[in-house]
Amino acid sequence: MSTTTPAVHGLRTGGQRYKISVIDGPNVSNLARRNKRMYGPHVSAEALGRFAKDWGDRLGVDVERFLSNHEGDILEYIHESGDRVDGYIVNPAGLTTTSDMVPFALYDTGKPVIEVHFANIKAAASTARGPVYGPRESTFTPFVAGQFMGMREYSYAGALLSLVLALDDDTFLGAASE
Ligand SMILES: O=C1C[C@@](O)(C(=O)O)C[C@@H](O)[C@@H]1O
Repeated sequence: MSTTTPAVHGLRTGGQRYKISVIDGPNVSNLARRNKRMYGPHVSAEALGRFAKDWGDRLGVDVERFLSNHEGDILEYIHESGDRVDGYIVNPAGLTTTSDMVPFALYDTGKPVIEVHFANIKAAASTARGPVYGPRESTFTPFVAGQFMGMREYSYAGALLSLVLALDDDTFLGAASE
């Protein structure tokens, strides 16, 4: 996974150093041993965390990464961080189809949330970026501002860029309450 660091903050319309939380759910800790087609040949949980932080640096924001295999710990983290982070990027991973409490907790923070997946979770198993076990229905999607999927680790880079541009745009969050 490449971590070259030319700055990309020249793309932004603002200069605030936001705090962005990146949450990785169950089984992301085991990334290095998972399916290479879905997750890529060179990825590990640690490298993924570095990749997200590096993109944060390049965008001029702080990335706080929270990785856990336990739904309750993820819930506690969201409750604890809601007032001090500006937005969330979440890969629900093993909680994608089962969690009720985590999407609600994220929604209740009132902060923008982007859902990410390495695979395109809506695509057939026979397709290049579809999950090897077939399409999945996420319980998170109805609660989030947007979604990046199918782009392997680049889903995280796309989500970070998009979230930071949206935070710089003062019409973005207000648009929901019209
Ligand atoms: O653990 C994961 C990883 C995943 O969220 C992804 O990033 O592609 C897709 C989920 O269906 C799966 O359970």
